[in-house]
Amino acid sequence: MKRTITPEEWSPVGVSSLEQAAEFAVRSETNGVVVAGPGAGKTELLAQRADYLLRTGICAPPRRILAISFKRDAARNLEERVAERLPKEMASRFDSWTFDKFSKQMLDRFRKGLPTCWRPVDNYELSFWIKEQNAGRILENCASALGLGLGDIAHIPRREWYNDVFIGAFPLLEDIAEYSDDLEYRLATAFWKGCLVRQPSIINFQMISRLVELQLRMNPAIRNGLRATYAFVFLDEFQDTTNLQYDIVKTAFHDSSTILTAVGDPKQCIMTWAGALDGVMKTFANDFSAKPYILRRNYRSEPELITILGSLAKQIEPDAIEPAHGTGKTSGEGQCRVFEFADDRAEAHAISQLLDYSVKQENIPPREICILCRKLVVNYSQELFRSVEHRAEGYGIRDESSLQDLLAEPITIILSDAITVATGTSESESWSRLQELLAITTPKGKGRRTASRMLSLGIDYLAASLLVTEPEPDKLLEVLQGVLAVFGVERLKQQFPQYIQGDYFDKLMTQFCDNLCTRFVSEASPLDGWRTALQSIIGMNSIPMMTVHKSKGLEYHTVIFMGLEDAAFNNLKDPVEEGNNFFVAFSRAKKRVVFTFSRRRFGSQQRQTNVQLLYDWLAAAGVQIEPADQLDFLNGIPSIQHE
Ligand SMILES: Nc1ncnc2c1ncn2[C@@H]1O[C@H](COP(=O)(O)OP(=O)(O)OP(=O)(O)O)[C@@H](O)[C@H]1O
Repeated sequence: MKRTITPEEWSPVGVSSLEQAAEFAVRSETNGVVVAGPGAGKTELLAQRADYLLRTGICAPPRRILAISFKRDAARNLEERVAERLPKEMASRFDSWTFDKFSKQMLDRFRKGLPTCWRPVDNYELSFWIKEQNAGRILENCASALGLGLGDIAHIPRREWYNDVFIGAFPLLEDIAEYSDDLEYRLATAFWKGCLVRQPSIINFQMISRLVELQLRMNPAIRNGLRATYAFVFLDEFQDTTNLQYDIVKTAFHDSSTILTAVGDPKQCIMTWAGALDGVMKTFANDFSAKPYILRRNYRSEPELITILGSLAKQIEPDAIEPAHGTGKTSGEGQCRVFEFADDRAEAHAISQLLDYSVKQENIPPREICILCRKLVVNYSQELFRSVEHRAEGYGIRDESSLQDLLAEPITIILSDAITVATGTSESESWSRLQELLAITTPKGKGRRTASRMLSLGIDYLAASLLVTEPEPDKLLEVLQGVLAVFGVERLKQQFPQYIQGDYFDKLMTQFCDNLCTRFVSEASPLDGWRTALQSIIGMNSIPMMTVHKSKGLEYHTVIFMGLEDAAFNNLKDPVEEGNNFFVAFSRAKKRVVFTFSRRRFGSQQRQTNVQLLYDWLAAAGVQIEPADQLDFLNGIPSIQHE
């Protein structure tokens, strides 16, 4: 057992210092709410706080820390930051989950704590059809179940009904029969009942949140168990918390000794001293008497980019808090450029030139570059893919939207590690992850050495089988199941409780095999073919391309934002929402941001009328649009070598 240290002995790990407000938040022993702009080190603050609490023993065994994020990437990122720094026995008391995973796990473990009228059957299915967009169909189905005609429900606004009545505005009553006789509530309860009594029941994550809140409210034993387990709770990206999720947090931890730390960006992304605590962050601060901490440093971006961020913020909100570089540095290598092209072909050609230059001349790893677009990637990628194919050697561009979730799954990581080791590449990291997994899945009483020998045999079996396996999903699945048997599928599921219920685990396995087989290319040997396919899935040499929404929480050396034009931003009637998107895109960059405008795209003329506001903001920050066809494009962009 590692010795704990005193709070006075503790200092930030892996970074030289924290800004004062961050240091206070890290060491605080009361509820807190940290607000900060992009790149301020919010995630880093949580990693430091975990380090502080575990290393000093303020969070003493067997108690744990629960960190809840919105996206799997963010949860994994935080988990990795903690695992890298702390000894294993301390890091293992840090649970970094998404809200969905936390809720689903609670429901699955304590399903019987729900009254029978609200209890889904054991093998319930997750429905992706039950969602706001289908509110009209849902409402019509409910009406027909109650023997009503379309005329009876014509006056009910569909989406409002879904959000305010069916899902949103109220925690569930303990007895489903107690709902008022009001038509909208009758329809909502009819739908709940219909979903729950089906064999199997069908529910979505929003319904799960509601059920978990009820489960916690009705069962003091479950609530107290949760409070006893978790001495500290971290809530990341708290500004995005929905009222459903907030209700769970409140029921679970209000008036308890568990200490909560919420961190977030104010909703509108522009912080003002007066308005930093807004919306759900303000509610949390009031309900939990949480002390506010406001951070104003930016550790991510070069000073030139921070200056532009500050200027953009002031354009939108004159009271905005001006960000400062984390180290006080006032100049660096930051660049922001906006280029106008005649059409998307010229744009694609120029971007492919820049990518080639960045990877080959500036030595920027492909994964340090990101191509963003406001909406559907596929609309922007085709011309670019064609252009890049001609010059890319050793790298490619990859649409991340489809794979991001699959790649964050533990089972994908295990299978990828096994294939990596079996095909003989970058063995050490993958091998040690597999060994660690083996250590936790090996039943007590079975020798470590025997288990390790079994793993080696399993990998040998995999290597031999891959040599003769055709790229057909069923065959690959069989081979991979063979290697998973070393860990024991049931023991793996116990380790990753999201796989216990339903057929989610099997679906992921199939998805992984399908993807790998699609990417298998006949190479010199089948092993090379599988290795290339895996690298293509993991995207080791790929430049990621994604929507701004997906990029939240991520950072890159260079960000290229395609299509700063009306077709992408049709929502500027809501400038706060779109200004927010623009900010997120801009603030992902450490050193370089390039925006593009193409006069023709999707076969039609593109305009800057609705987006003029964004161009005005950039112009006020000193960034002017440049006509790329009149420039020697690449020579106009100063080199930034990757260190
Ligand atoms: N105190 C610090 N000293 C040095 N570097 C830091 C510090 N805090 C954070 N960083 C670095 O700054 C970058 C941004 O940090 P982090 O991702 O935690 O910010 P964030 O506020 O969560 O960002 P965002 O909300 O914009 O995604 C990371 O590369 C991180 O390693």
